[in-house]
Amino acid sequence: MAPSFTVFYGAIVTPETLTGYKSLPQCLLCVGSTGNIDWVVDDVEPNSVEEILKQKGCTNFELVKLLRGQCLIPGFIDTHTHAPQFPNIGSGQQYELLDWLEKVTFPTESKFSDVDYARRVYTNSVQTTISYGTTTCCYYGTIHLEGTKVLADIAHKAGQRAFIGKCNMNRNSPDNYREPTSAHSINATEALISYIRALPSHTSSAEPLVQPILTPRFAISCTSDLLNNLGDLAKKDPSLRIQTHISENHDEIKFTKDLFPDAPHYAGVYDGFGLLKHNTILAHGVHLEDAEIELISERKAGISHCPTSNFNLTSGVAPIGKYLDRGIKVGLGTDVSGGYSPSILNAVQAASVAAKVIASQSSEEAKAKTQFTGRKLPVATLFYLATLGGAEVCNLEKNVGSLEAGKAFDALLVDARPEAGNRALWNYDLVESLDDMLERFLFCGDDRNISRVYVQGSLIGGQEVVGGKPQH
Ligand SMILES: Nc1nc2[nH]cnc2c(=O)[nH]1
Ligand SMILES: [Zn+2]
Repeated sequence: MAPSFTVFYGAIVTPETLTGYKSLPQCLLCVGSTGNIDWVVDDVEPNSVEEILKQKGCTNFELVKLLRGQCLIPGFIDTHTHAPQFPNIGSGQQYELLDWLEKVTFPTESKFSDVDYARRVYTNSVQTTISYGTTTCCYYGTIHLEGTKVLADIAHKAGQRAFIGKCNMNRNSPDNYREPTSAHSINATEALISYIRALPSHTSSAEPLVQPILTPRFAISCTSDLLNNLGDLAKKDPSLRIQTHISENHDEIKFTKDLFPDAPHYAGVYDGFGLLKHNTILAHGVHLEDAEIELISERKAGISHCPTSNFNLTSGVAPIGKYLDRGIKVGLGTDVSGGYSPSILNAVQAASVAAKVIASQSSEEAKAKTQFTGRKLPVATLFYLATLGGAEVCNLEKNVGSLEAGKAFDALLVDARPEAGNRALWNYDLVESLDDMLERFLFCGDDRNISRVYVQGSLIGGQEVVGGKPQH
């Protein structure tokens, strides 16, 4: 008989607040057949494991014992990436945003009218994000309905938790990569929503693993009529999340203001169409004005911080500390291929550097008055942004983002041992604490250190799966 429970015994590190996480070296964590975490017991000596399992009435189970140098953490949440841009990773870095879109990105995305091409690329995109430990991913597709359905199918089949959006764009892009009318764009969006919602639900997850998301590319790509219709869709179905870009680059901001002269600012454009809400994910927010920050905070929208992209496209450095001090939800995004890495670990490292750049330019006097503004981001905060912060941005924090009883088991089995093959972490044996291990994994780890990737209790990837390397 197949086991009804999977019980993990070993080290667990899980975020609690923006400034603190729990590191539990000897923990028992039980995942039930629904894929949710049934219970967690901390501080369990090896000779008490059997007794606790008996007390819990756990008889038919598989026991996974973690080794020294291994730990469980929640899966990473990528709050912003572009699945069709994976073929461009690492190219076109000489451009800034608007030229990069015109010369590199739109020509590549226009190829996704070919469904076979879409299938080849998207299979790789999804497998790549999973191998880097992304258990929840907010994907942009292209303008093409059929190709975007394929992206949803692939994420669904892979078992990843994902939001899939078909780009809405009916102006300011080439003729062969623009939707002819706003009616056409809305009809295709509605068709995608119906298609995704009809995918078979294969878990007892509180929400389906794969969900549609409204995706106006950015204000520049959409006429007022299209934004208005998207606002109506969002109003009709308040559960629909929305993803878009905001305030990434100075030329983009100026163009947006020229196109929408009556809006008070960039955020005001989205707000005016009912698209700035508690379930809106705003990528970038590098150059937001104070009035926009207040409005975003009031509307409870979230920011996807994409520092690798912001450095790579010379967009600037987003003042994330300021947003955190205003109580705005913040998660991390890879923004492939504005960002050249599909790894949230890389986003963590770039977020740390971005905050250090800001800190190096802030006076001690200014820093003394704030918790985050103008300061470096501690490891606990970086860990939070990569996990629970991302869950908040996706409005999924009740289900995922930390390893607690009642939540889905979306988790990574991290292997920081030399056997994982990452020489940057080779000397783990010299390091004493789980805190050191977390910090070194966040800064020096990569996909070789991600041994298993679980979503809703199912093993969907990681080195043990793709590399065939059993590591314990
Ligand atoms: N980084 C980035 N910014 C955008 N703004 C509008 N489209 C895009 C895109 O594809 N990538
Ligand atoms: Zn983007």
